[in-house]
Amino acid sequence: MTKYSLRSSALDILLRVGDNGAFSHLLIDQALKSNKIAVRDQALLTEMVYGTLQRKLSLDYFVNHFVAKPNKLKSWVRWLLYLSFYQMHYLSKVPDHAIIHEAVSIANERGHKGISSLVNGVLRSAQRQGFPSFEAISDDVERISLATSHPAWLVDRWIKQYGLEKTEVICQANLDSKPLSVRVQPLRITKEQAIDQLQEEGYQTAQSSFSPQGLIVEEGNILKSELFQKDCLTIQDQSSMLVAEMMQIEENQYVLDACSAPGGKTTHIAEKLNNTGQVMAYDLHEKKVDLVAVKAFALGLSNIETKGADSRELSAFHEPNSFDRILIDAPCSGLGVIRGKPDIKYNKDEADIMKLAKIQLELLENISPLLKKDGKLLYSTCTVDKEENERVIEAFLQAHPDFEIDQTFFTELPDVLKQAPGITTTGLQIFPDDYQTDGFFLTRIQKKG
Ligand SMILES: C[S@@+](CC[C@H](N)C(=O)[O-])C[C@H]1O[C@@H](n2cnc3c(N)ncnc32)[C@H](O)[C@@H]1O
Repeated sequence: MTKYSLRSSALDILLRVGDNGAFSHLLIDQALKSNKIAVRDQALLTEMVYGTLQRKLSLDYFVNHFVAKPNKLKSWVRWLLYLSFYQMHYLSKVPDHAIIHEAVSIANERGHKGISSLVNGVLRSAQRQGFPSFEAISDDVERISLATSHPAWLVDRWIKQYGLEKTEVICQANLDSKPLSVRVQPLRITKEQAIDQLQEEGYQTAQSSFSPQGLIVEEGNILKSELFQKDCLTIQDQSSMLVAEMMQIEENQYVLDACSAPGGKTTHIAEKLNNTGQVMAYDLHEKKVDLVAVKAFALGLSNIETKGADSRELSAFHEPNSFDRILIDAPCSGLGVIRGKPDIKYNKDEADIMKLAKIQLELLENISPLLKKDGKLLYSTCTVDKEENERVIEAFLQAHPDFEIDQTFFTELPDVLKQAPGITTTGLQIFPDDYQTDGFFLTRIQKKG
């Protein structure tokens, strides 16, 4: 495949994500699995698509700077300019003249002479003059928003919640890549055996300090490893692994996972149960719950039962005081996983956050009666927002004085997290910049007495 069609493929994906709201990671997966992209080009395609999406607002700032009438641009031309500016400004792999040549060819192919000369002129101006700096922007919100490509409402919201300095660091961290991590399936292989075998296959790994089952992949495409192909490893972020680790799972417990799909944490809980006891895994969408069953089967776990249901109505199926452990890994705005899913930051707004916070509280309200008297309920989200995290827990505790935060949660945290910047009396907020992991919130509650 030539470079020209590689960029054309990147442009097609960007148009579908940018204009039609498709999910970038699904389209990239599809493109890579279609075998139409040469293996040597796969990493570059991924980098160009993710990078362009990640930097969309900064690239738009450049387009507005170099194009006389930016509002008149057709959508595909705008995305072609974003894609080309991204490579010129943020990638050092391809020389500018090659980027410009390819962009002009694409413009010729898809448009007419006028468009290709506009693309040529704009890109050559940027090459000649250099890109404008963001440092000159005096308003903090606008500067951070444009320099790090986060919507202004979100920057403003984070500044109010976490301060200017922290917000800037979070936004910067969301632009960096983080190391991939995997969870070892301990019923199939010990972590030590996995490390040795991966080393023999040429992979460099380091142990996670969040989970004894976790490995950080420092070098090599782990998806190609024999251990991954044999379902001895599950791809999972370290923050996500911490959730099951903090549930005090012991063999033979009866566990509810109320929002389980696609099953990363359900299967981790089932592994920690050593395939004993039972995990009741629910999710609102029947189709999504099937993913949990498929994952459980692949990992050889037989202690998971899956069902599609609205978990706010589980009292119809389960008696009060039924479960030893409950996980509510709540539906959330996902602002902690922007690094891997850049679309999130452009598709969510403050109204979504308020709607989600309401659902989160309803989940807690309706599920908590199912917890045994001496049971533990872990609440988690993959978001960075007080409204969906601390505020939801505070509102729940205020309305339910028979529940309290389980203080042993804080003492049982892995050493590395005991002094985490995001610890409050309500729980632990992990920020994406703290440990090069996803941003997550976790806390554990129990019945008083
Ligand atoms: C953060 S995701 C769960 C991720 C999952 N725990 C894992 O580790 O793979 C939240 C899930 O909640 C589900 N969900 C949303 N509203 C729900 C409801 N009312 N009842 C049950 N599940 C719900 C969504 O379909 C989504 O799959």
